[in-house]
Amino acid sequence: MSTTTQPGAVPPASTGPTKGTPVGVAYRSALDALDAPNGAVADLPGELPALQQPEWDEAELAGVVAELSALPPLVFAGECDALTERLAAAATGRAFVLQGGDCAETFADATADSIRKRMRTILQMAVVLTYAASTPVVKIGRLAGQFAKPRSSGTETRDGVTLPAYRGDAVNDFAFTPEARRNDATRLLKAYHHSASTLNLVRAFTTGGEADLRQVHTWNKGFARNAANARYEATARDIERAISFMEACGAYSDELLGRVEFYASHEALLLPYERALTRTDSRTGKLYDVSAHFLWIGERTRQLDAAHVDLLSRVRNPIGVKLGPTTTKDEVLGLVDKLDPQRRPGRLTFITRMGAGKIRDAMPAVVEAVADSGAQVVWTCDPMHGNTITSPSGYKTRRFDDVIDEVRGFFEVHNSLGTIPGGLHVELTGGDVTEVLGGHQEIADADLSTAYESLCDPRLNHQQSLEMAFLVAEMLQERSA
Ligand SMILES: O=C[C@H](O)[C@H](O)COP(=O)(O)O
Ligand SMILES: C=C(OP(=O)(O)O)C(=O)O
Repeated sequence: MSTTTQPGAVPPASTGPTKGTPVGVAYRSALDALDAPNGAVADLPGELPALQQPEWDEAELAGVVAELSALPPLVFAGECDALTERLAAAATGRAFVLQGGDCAETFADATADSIRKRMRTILQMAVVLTYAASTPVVKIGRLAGQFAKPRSSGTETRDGVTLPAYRGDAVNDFAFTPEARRNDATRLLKAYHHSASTLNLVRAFTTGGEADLRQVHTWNKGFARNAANARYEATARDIERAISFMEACGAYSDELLGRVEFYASHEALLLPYERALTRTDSRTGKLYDVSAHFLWIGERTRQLDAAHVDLLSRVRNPIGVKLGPTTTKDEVLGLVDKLDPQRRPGRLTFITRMGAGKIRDAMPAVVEAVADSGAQVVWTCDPMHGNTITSPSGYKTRRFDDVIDEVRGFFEVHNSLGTIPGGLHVELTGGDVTEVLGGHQEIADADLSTAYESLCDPRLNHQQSLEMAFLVAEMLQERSA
């Protein structure tokens, strides 16, 4: 098999990523400066292991962290509290969470057009889910900060040349040269500024008319015509009729229809960045990570006695933890105790990513254990990360059918246990990319090269995202029935 330099093309198996090869450093000083959780100052940690941390030039990093620490928050603590309340509703089945966006945002793609398309895709999916199941949808973008990636291997080899792996635009550049792959701490500042400008546009869209529900039709503009869009058009027509009726009755106002709540999230991976943006809320004196409303801990960094869990245990944002198929009851109960000792509804979201073939066996014990503990967590399903395969032509991809089957399994398990399937977490984009196999377009292995643009994991394209929304809406209807 020949190696290629296209995005998404994975190296030959013999040199490919080795699962479980962590990049770790001890992380101490910055964490020690943070207050301990719940006001208990006695248990500040000593040196904690921190996996998946790039090795930085320490002097350069110190300067960057000092600069970041002086920059304004990207979100307001009160917004994080509002999201916690929305998530509390999702935990008890009174709402459904839709969290979606790029696998890895890039600086180059932080353009108005790209941000608008991603937002519109999420708004369209949300409206399909809301309308079909009469359930409010909590909209969270994987955007305005999703610039860092954990990797299976610290290196990548192409044609006999081995270089550091690409770890996201916040760390290094995708180009396969030693200069590009150097960890560059000044990129953390660029990540902050790109997050700020992305969030600025998101706020403008969500409050300035773009996301007005009366624009439900225009959200479909700019996307290619296809079966999923046609189905969306029909739904949009129904919604417009319903709105006209309610407006005629005087039941709706600009205030109700004109703006939507849209939250930002990313994986809290790079500890110096997250620490520099962890601030004390002047209203309450509590700590918040103000780099995003919602932060999650990845499957590779969720060790109980390690730095990522420790950092997020200290902040008051709503947070998530990814759970893979090997998750044990003890691990999950330990996470509940550490991250949500006060059992605050909406504080903790478990994002299962077990794989279509494993979820039905691996998830029940974990969900039951949490239910028995009395914690009211939100359960969401990430049907992407447990279903990654390498296609015969060498692309990292996923099958649309596997993705849907995992969501189905997620609903089945919760329905049989009497627990709540609370949401969906997906890697998607508003573009017409060809990264995931299948769907109505029947994207085949030979099509992947047509428009494979992701620099890390494969995303659903716009059409596949809408198709998924219609399928999940049916599952949600059954939940609500
Ligand atoms: O998005 C998740 C991870 O960063 C990604 O799956 C790791 O990919 P790798 O196995 O190619 O390193
Ligand atoms: C790295 C990710 O997922 P996971 O931690 O589940 O592998 C991700 O969601 O980008």
